[in-house]
This record gives sequence, structure tokens and C-alpha cells, in this order.
Amino acid sequence: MNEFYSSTDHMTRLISIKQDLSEGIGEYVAVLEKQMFLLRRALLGLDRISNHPSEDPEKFVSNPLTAYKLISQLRRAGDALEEIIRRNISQDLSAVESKSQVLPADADLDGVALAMIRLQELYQVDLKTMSGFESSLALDPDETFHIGQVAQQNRRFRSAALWLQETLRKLDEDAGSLLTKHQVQQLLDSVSVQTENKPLPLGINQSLLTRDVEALLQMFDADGVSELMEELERADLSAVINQKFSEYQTLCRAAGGTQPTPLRAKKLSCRYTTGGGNPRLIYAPAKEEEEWDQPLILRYHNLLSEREMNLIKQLSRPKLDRAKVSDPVSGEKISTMVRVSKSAWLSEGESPVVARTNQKIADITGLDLETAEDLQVANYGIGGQYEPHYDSAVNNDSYFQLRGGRIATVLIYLSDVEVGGATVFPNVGAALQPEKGSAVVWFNLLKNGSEDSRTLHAACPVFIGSKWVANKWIHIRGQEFRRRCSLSRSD
Ligand SMILES: O=C(O)CCC(=O)C(=O)O
Ligand SMILES: [Fe+2]
Repeated sequence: MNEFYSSTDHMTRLISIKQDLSEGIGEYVAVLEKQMFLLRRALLGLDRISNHPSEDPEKFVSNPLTAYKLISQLRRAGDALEEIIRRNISQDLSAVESKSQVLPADADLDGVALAMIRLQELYQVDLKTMSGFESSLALDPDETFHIGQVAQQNRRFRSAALWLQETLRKLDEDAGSLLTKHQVQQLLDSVSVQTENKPLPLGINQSLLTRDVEALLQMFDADGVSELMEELERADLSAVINQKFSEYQTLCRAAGGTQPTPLRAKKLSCRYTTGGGNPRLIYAPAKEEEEWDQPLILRYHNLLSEREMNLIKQLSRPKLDRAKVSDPVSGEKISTMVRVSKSAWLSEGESPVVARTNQKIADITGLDLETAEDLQVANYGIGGQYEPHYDSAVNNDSYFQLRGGRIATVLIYLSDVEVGGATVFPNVGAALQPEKGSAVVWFNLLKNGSEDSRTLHAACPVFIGSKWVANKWIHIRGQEFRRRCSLSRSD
């Protein structure tokens, strides 16, 4: 199944698909219009000749002018029909149809609708702005109605009401819709009822019983959680969940530039480092900057060159596939709104550029990459995000048994992002802006091997722009004598 919206790279294919389709439909319309013209002309010609000439039909047809006209118009109508039958437009139609094989599916439209809902809520954009004002791309009532429906289906009732009200407003101005105000009002009424009487998502009761905050966090979009407050309050979990979400939202909003940043002034420190005398860094020292102190998050500027980044994207493109997360209830890998992106794995042997990247990662971290995972490249989609999570992956999986948890994360930004898309740490208030070519590094595990709760992090929804990153997850095994002193200050 082709899904476009979850990767901006894949979205670009829609431009040529659109062009092909509009050419195809244009050609088909020209054929239909020609046929329409022939038929109309024939019909008009026939109608001009009276059906009830005079009392004397013979006299009527014996007039040479009338005779000529009658025969000529009948011939013309016959030719028109013949031409249409001969042309067999079903063939023209199948030519158009073959161009529409790769059109986006309903799921794509719903995905983008949900992205618009999320972006509007999170970045608090005025709905008129979000729906395009009066521009040539302004949404029509059917489109805003669809977004309202998607909001309702996803239990985001407050947004549903907003989009439906906008639809009513648009219907006042737009006569070109088959939608009736009554239909819109009906859904609007049911949204108000549902707000009071909402069905709960599957698996929630179990997570409430086991007080599994992580599972609960995964179950909701940031806004959806407000619908659940009653249940959370009963389980005495509302404070913790609320805080996690609101910190995340506040940080994303601030990092998106729509509000003054609440970040405490960073003790900026920047230096050139040779990684304690690493020969590869002596002549080309890394530009290291301290982004955050507790936990320690370091950024390395200009780690990769433009050329290296292009090569990495090139290698990933054919492999990009929807990123999945583990279902908190079943443990199965599923694709959800928690993570809207496509990703690909690149192994060291695949290309020298991957090996070179891994070497650079080893150099800056001073860690052994023997047990590290392959490089994971991700391209985010429309409203693309990854909600708060830990990378540590401390679990009983045989893969992790062997390697131990993910001791460190190296996150390389392969693009800048125009608006949105920051990497935020809600438990400590850190927000990292994507900066093309730079890498950020932090330890997920404390020295005793347990998860460092300060490293909860998220990728904020991309508002405008295409976001590419590469992740390298480094595991415990092999680092026994390696953990770098500067990084280990985070304990
Ligand atoms: O893209 C980002 O900013 C963070 C990505 C991330 O946290 C992950 O893929 O685990
Ligand atoms: Fe992560």
C-alpha cells in the first residue's frame, strides 16, 4: 500500500502524479467536448427543421432548400453518431485510469487532515489561517467538513467543533457545495453529545490498572488526553500525564517560535575537541558545543558535509518505509500517530559514506560501535512527529539481552526545518533545533544501567519544511572501558 503523507520525500512524487493526471483528464475532456459539440450541433440542426411542417408534407419536402436541409442534417447527425461509436471513448478513459493507479488513498487524506488538526492545536494557529483564508488554495466547505469528521473520529471533539463551525461559515459564502447546513449541524450536535459521553480506546483499562504511564502516553495524542481526564483522575494519574503532555506542548510551541522561549539561559560553552588526542580529530577537531548540562547533551557542528548528507538520503530513498512503534498492549509493531515518519536502515557495508559516518560517530563519542545498531535514517511527513519516548529500550528482547540497552543516542540532523520539528526533552525543558549537518549526543542510561528519566524526548510536529535525521543507537556491551569522561559527567 502506497502511503505518501508520512514522508515529505514521498509527497514530492505527488507533484508529477498530479501533472500526469491533469494531462490525462485534460485529453479526455477534449475528446468528450468534441463529441458534445458534434451532438449538440446535430441536435440543433434537427430541431430547426419543423416536426409538423404544413398540412402537405410532400410539398414541404419537395422544396429543394428544405430537401437539402433535411438530408444534410440527418447525415450530420448520423456522422456524429458514427464518429462517437468509432472513437470508442472507453479506451481514452482507460488511458486516464492507468495514470490514476498510484493516487493517494483515503488513509492519506485522513492522515493529512489529522496533521492539520494537530498543527492547528499545538501551534495554536487561527483556524482561518489554517484553512487558507481567501487564497486560491483556501479549503472549500467539503474539505473543512472532512477535517471536522476526522477530528470527531479521533475523539478530538474540541477541534471537530471548530472545523464544523468553520464549515457552516464557508457554506454561507460558497454555493458550489452539495453539503447542506443540516448535515453539518447534525455532526456538530453529535460532537457536543460525544464530548459528554465518550467511548474509551482499547487497552486503556488495563494500562490504567497497571498504572502504565508509558503505555498511556503512547495511547493518546497530546490533545486527546484532555478527553480522558476523568478516568486519569480516578486512577490518580492525571497530574503526571498532564504534566508530561503540557511540558511537551509548551516546549514545541516555544521552539516553533510562536512564543518567547521559556528555556533558562544556557551556559553556552563551545570548543574544538580532539577527543582526548584521537589521531583522526587532531587535524580536524570536532566543533563541540554543550547544549544542556543535566543531562549532558552535546552538539557537534558540521559533522557531515552536504555531499555526505545527500549520499545518505540517496541510499535511503528507495528503502523508506513507514516507521512503526511497539503497541503498548499487544507488543506488535504498529504504525500510529505517535510516530509519523518513514525510515530506512543503512548498514556499514552498503557504502563508504555509511562507514565514514559511523567512524565519525565513534570518534566524537569515543564509544565502541561493535554492538551498535545500523544507521537509521528518517524522513518526517506532514505534521510529522515522534511523541515523548525513551530510546533506552531496556527490555528482555534477545537482541537487547545480547547488547544491553541503548546507552547513548547520536542524532544527526540531515536538514534544517523551517518551522517546528525541534527535538525536545519535556522532563528538563531542553529544546534542540534541527541544524543541518550537526549531531547531538546524549546518554540514555545512568552508570548503573537504569534508564535516565531526564532523557524522555520527542520530535515536535514539523509545521513547514522537510525534516531528515539519522539515528545511531549505541549499546552497553563493549563500552565497559570506554564511557568518555566528558559525557559521563551526566552520571
Ligand atoms: O527526530 C527527532 O528530533 C528525534 C527522533 C527520535 O527521537 C527517534 O527517532 O528516536
Ligand atoms: Fe528517540
